[in-house]
Amino acid sequence: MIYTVTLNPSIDLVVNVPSFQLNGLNRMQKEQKFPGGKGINVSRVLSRLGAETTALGFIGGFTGAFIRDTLHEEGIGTDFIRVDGDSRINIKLKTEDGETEINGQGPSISEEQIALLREKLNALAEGDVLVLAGSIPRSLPAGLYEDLTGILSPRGVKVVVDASGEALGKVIAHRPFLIKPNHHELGELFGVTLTNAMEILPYGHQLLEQGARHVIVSMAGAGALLFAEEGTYQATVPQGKVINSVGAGDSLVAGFLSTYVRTGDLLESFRCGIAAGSATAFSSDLCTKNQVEQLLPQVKIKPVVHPIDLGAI
Ligand SMILES: Nc1ncnc2c1ncn2[C@@H]1O[C@H](COP(=O)(O)OP(=O)(O)OP(=O)(O)O)[C@@H](O)[C@H]1O
Ligand SMILES: O=P(O)(O)OC[C@@]1(O)O[C@H](CO)[C@@H](O)[C@@H]1O
Repeated sequence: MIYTVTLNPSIDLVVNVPSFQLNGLNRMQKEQKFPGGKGINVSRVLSRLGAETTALGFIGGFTGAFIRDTLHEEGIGTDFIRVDGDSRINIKLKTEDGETEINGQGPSISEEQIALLREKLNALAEGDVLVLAGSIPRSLPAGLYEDLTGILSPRGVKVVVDASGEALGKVIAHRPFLIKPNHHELGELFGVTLTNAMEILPYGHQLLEQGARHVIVSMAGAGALLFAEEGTYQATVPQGKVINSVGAGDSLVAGFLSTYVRTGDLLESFRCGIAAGSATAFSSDLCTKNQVEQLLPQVKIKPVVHPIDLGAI
């Protein structure tokens, strides 16, 4: 079973205001609500791709009820812990100039509620996959992902972490199965600015040396790199019109895992991850299975044995 944890779920309110006027009255041309938060997005895509998943985390209020009910309507199992406040609403503003995000803080979570989550996760065993994705809210200990990875990874649980900054940096020594920083997040980890695949190479290798078992560094429309014990690989991404890239990174994680749990084939998993990320970027909600299958042939993967193998991206 693939479990996802979203500490701070959201309703993602995606609004289209083509010519946005700062300080003026703007009317939405289109508005859509989706259950959001990184782990929840991973669960939604896993389910669409036919993988079994259960979504965990903290939800509260009418917004939490919307998140839970929508997941149930999609046939996704949940085991959320109820909290007192309302789950947050995150605004995703689409204008003619691009995409702007305004994320809420979310409700506070008590020590008892954290203990309940730990208790649920304590039941995971070898063969399970645990996805820890998204920011850690201020009311929770900053080292929570590190703690959980340190406990569950040695038990044979494949722990996947999609986070940034300290939350990501501290898990690496605990042998996470997969981490997926984008090139900005990778640069932030090492205090450098990374702009191309050549510059990314040494840092990807360092993450493997520090303990990560698989690292995918995504660069939005400019391709992605996979670092693993088996080797380093570069993928091209399909070309298309970006409609809503929210959740593209989460879809990459879900696409990778859905193939990996079925086949154990690393490169096919990487290919499916990239196709799923792009299929999401090219649609208003997260990707569907059909969209992913259509993009799969466009993803080209090649080994990188020497930096000279890297294509221009
Ligand atoms: N402009 C694009 N064109 C094609 N594919 C894209 C584009 N942007 C994102 N993708 C797809 O989504 C994947 C993840 O994108 P990205 O590198 O932006 O991750 P991320 O920063 O974690 O995403 P997000 O935070 O938006 O979920 C890419 O590897 C690619 O497959
Ligand atoms: O505030 P966080 O936890 O860092 O990110 C939350 C979020 O922006 O990430 C998802 C997309 O990846 C959205 O569904 C959600 O609104």
